[in-house]
Amino acid sequence: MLEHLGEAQGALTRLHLGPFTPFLVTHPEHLRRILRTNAANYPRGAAMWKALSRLVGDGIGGEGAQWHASREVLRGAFSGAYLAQMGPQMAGSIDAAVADLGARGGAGRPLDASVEMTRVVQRVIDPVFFGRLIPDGEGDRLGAAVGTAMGSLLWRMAMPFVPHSVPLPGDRAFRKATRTVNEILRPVVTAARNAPRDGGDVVTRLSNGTGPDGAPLTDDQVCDDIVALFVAGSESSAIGLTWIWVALAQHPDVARRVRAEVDAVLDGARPAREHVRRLTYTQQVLREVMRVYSVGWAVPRTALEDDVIDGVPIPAGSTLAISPYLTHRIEEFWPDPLRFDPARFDRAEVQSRHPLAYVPFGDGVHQCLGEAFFQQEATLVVAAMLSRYDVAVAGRVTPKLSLTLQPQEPVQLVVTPRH
Ligand code: HEM
Repeated sequence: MLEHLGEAQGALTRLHLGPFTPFLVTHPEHLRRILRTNAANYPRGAAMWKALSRLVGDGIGGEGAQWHASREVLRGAFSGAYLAQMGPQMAGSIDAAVADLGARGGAGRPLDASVEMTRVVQRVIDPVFFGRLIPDGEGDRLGAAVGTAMGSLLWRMAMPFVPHSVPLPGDRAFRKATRTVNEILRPVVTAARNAPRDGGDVVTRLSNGTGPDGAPLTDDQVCDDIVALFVAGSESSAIGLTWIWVALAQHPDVARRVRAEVDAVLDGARPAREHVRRLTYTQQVLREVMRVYSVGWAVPRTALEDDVIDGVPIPAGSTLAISPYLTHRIEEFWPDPLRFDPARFDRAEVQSRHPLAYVPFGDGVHQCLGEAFFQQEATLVVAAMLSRYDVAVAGRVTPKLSLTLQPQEPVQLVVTPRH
C-alpha cells in the first residue's frame, strides 16, 4: 500500500479509508508547517495517541505542560555529555551481549534477529534507565510486559469510538500487562525516592524532577514516563538494528566496506565510544538504513483550527499522517529513491538537501530524544558484530506495516566466528 501512496510524490493527499479520512503529509515544506512554523496548531491527539495515553500517561508521550516538564527532565539523560559518560558502559554491555549471541548461534544455528537485537537493546538501556536500581532480569520482564500492553492496545487504536465500558479484544491482556509493569516499577521508584542520589539515570532524574507547577513528579508520572521511554525507545531500536542486517545482506559490497572500516578503526581492540566518531562510513550506512526502512513510518497529528497548506484547506479536527517513509522516497529530494546508497549522506549531499527531507526521528518540538543514543548504540552494535562474526541472513525479508515498519517474517541471522 505504501509504495502505491508513494506515487503522490509529496502532494498533500486525503486518504479515504472507510470512515477515516486523514491527510497524508510527506513534502518537506508541508512538514515544516506542521512540525515547525505552525506546530501549535498540530498537537498529538489523534486516535493513536489517545489510546497510547492509557499506557504512557500525558508526560513525555503526550502533549502540553506535563509533556514539556518531562521533556526538560529527560533531556539530560540523552545529552551528549551523558552519552559520553555512559559510553564505556554502553560499549561493554553491547560487546558482552554480542558475545552471548554468538554462543547461542554456534554451529550455524539461525537466530531470530529481532529477539537477539531486543536482548542487546535491553542490556544497553538497563543502566541508562535504571542505574543499579532494578534487580537483574526485571528489565527484560518489564520490556516484555510493556510490549504486550502495547500490542493489546491495537484494537483501541483502530476503534477509538468504542467506549471503554465496552470490552474489546486485548483489554484483559492490557490490564494484566500493566499490573506487571506496576509490580516491577513501583518498588524501583520507591527505592529511588527513599534514598535520593545524584545519578544521571532516567529513574533518578525523574524521581528528583518537578512538574509544570514546580512540585515533584508523582510516582504515577515517573512510572508513566519510564514506560513511555520503553515504548518510544526499545522496540524501535531493536527493529532498526534488525533492518541493518537485512540491508547489509542485500548489499554485500556495502557490507564489505563497513567491515573493512570496522577492522581498520578497531585495529584489534574491542569497540569503544572513541571509535564511533571514526566509523564514518558505517554511520552513513546506518542513516541510509533509517531512510529506506523508516521504523516510525507514520506519525499522526490533529489540526486544532482550520489551516491551509499549499492551497489545500485543512479543516479543524482533521487527522494528519506524516510519513517519513514516503518523504524518504520523493524523487525530487532522493534521486532513484529505491537505490540503497550510503553516499547520500556525504557531508556535501546532506548540506545541499532540504533539512526536512530526512525525518526518521521526526522534527520540531517532539523530535526524538533518543536519536544520538540510537546512532551511538547502533554503530557499536555493528562494530561488535562484524569484528566477531561473519553475519548472513537466511531467506528473503519483506517489510510489513504495524505501528512500526517491521519485517513480515522473522529475520534469520547466521553468525560464524571470524577467528
Ligand atoms: C530506530 C530508533 C528510533 C526511531 C526510528 C525513533 C523515531 C522517533 C520519532 C519519529 C519520534 C517523533 C514522534 C512525534 O513527532 O510525535 C520520536 C520521538 C521520541 N523518541 Fe524516538 N526513535 C528511535 C529511538 C529512540 C530511543 C532509543 C529513545 C530513547 C531511549 C527514543 C525516545 C523518544 C522519545 C522520548 C520521543 C518523544 C519526544 C517528545 O515527544 O518530546 N527514541 N522517535
